Amino acid sequence: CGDDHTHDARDGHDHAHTKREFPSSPLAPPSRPLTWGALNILHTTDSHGWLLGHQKTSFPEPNYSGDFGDFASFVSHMKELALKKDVDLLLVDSGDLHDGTGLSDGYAPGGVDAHASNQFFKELPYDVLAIGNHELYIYNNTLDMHQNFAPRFNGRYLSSNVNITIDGVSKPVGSRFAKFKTRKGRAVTALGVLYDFTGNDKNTTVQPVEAMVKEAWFAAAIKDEPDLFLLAGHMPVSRDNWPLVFNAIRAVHPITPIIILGGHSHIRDCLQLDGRSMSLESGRYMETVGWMSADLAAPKHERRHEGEDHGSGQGSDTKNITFSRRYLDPNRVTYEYHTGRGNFSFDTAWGRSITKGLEKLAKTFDLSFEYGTAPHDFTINQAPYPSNDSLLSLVEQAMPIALTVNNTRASTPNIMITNSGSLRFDIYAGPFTKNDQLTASPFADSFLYIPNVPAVVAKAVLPALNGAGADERRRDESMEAELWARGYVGTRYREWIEEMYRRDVVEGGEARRAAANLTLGYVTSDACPGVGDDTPHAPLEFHSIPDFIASAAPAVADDAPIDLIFVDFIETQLIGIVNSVQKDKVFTTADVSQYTDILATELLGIFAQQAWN
Ligand SMILES: O=c1ccn([C@@H]2O[C@H](COP(=O)(O)O)[C@@H](O)[C@H]2O)c(=O)[nH]1
Repeated sequence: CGDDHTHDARDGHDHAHTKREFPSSPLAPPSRPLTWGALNILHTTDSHGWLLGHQKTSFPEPNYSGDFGDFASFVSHMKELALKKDVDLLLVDSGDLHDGTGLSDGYAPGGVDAHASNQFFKELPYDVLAIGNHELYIYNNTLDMHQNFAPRFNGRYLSSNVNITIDGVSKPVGSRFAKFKTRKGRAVTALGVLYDFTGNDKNTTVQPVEAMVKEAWFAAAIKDEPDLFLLAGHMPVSRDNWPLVFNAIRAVHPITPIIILGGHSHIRDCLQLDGRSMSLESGRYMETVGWMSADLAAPKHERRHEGEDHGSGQGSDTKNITFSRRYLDPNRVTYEYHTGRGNFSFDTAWGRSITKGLEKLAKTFDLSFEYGTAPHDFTINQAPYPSNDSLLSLVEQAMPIALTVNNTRASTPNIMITNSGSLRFDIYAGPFTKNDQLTASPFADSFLYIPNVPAVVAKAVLPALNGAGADERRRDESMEAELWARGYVGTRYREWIEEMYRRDVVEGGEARRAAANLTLGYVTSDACPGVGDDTPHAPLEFHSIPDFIASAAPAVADDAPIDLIFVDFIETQLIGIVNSVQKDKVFTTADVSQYTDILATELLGIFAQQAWN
C-alpha cells in the first residue's frame, strides 16, 4: 500500500480502499508543519451541520472532504502529540450548529433541527463552546441546546449574554462563564459572547455586548487574574464588539494573555488587539479548522513557586507573546500530514464510529433521495448574475413554478421576492438530492403575500430593496444595521472572497496559478504576521450579487392588482419598502397572508422534479 500497514480498514476488510481512505481527487498537502507553542488551540466555527464533509468532486470541495469522524481522529492524534510535547491543546467552537445541511435540517416532521447531528458534536472533547445566532431563530432549538446539549459540556457551553425563558424564568442557555485549569495547570477564565443579534425568537434574549460588560457578574468573573482569558464567541474578530470585552478586561488586567476565538462572518481572519493577545476566526461549514499557538509563560502558580512572580501574576513576563495561527483545509491529507499518520494508521475506532453514525443518520433522513439531475453547476458568486449559471437566476425561475403548485392563487399575476442570503451553497452538476436541496436553501421559511398591490408599486419594491431604485434611493445605514443585527452576514463573506479574487487578478494570478499548479480554494490575507493558509490555493472567480432577487414581473398594466409574494424572513424590510415606494396606503402585517404551505427548504426540490427529470 505504500503506507504503514497497520491495516484497520473502515469496513473491516484489509485493502478495501474505500472512497474515504483516499479522497476522490488528489489533494495538495499542507505547505509546512504547524508551529506548536506552550498552549495550542484547534478551533471550529459556523459548522452549520456540515459534519459529513463536502462530498462534491469539483474544486474547491475536495479541500473540505474530511468528515467529523476524520476530525475526531485528528483531534485524538493531536492530543497525543500535545502529551508527547508536554504542552496544552484546547478544542474550542464558536457556534452556529444549526441550519446548513440535511444532517441538521433533514429531520422528520416533529423533530428538532440539529438535535440528531448535535449528538456527534457532543462526542468531541470540546473545552469551550459558544452559542451562535442560529441556535436562536427557533425557540425549540434553543430549548434543545439548553436541555440536551449544554449539560454534556459540564458548564463549558457558554452563553454569556444569551438567555432562554422557561416557565416564566429567564436563565442562561448554557453558562455565563467558565473557569478551569488546563492539563498543564493554566488557569483559564472563558466567556462565550454573541454579537448584538436581534433576530432571536420570543422567549430568548440577547443582551447587547456593551451592556453585558457592565454586569456585576462580569466584573466578578474577570476580577481574579487567570493565566489566560479565553474569549470564545459568535462575533466576527474584525469590525464588531470584541474591543468592548477586551478593553473591559484590559482595564483590570493590563498584561494577562487574552485569546479571542470568533465567528459569524464565515471568513478566515486574524488580528492582534495588542502584543499579548490574538484573535482568530475560522471560516464556515467545516471548510476551515483554525489553529493557534501561544508561547505562554508557565502557569502563575508554578512561577510563584519558583519565586518569579512579583505580584502582577505575570511575573516579569510582560513582553509580547509569540503567537502563530493557521487555517487548515479539513481533509484527510491535511490531518495525516500534521499528525504524521498515513491512510491506514490515521483512523481511530472512535473516529470511524462517528463517520458510520453520520452515514447512518444520512440514510435515516433519506438524504440521497434524488429530485432530478442538475444539468450544470449553479453558483452564488462564481457566475455573473443574472445568467444561466447563477443560482440566484435559477431561484428566480424556480419560485413561480414551485410556489404555485396546488395553489388557488396561481392564476393571479405576481412578483415573488426572496433574499439572496437565504441561498447558502452552490448546486453542482449531477444528481440533485435532498441533501443538496438543504445545503442550497436550509431555512424552513414560509412564503407570504400582500394581494392587490398595483403592479407599478410591486415592480418598484425589488430595486428599492436593493438600494438602487429609479430615484437612486440608497439603502440607508439603519437598514444595513438592522439586516446585520438580524444575522445578515453575506455581505462580509462576499467582500472577503471578492478581495481575494481582485488581489489575485492584480498580482497576475492566472499565470502564477498555472506555474504553481494551484487548486482552487481560499487565499487569505489577514492582519497577523506571515501566511495564514495551511495549503496554498488560487481563488475562485467572483461576481457580485444583489441582496434581494425576484421572479420576472408580469406584463400587465401599471394599475393592475397583483400578488406581492415574499419570504417571511424579509417581512419587516419589505413592508417598510412598500410603504416607502407609495403613499396611497400604509401597509401593515395585517395585509399579509400565507401564500403557500411550501417552504423555502422545499422549493428547489419541487422545481427539480418538474424541470430536471
Ligand atoms: O430564516 C432565515 C435565517 C437566516 N437567513 C440568512 O442567514 C444569514 C445569517 O446566517 P449566519 O450563518 O449567521 O451568517 C442571514 O444573512 C440571512 O441571509 C435567512 O435567509 N433566513
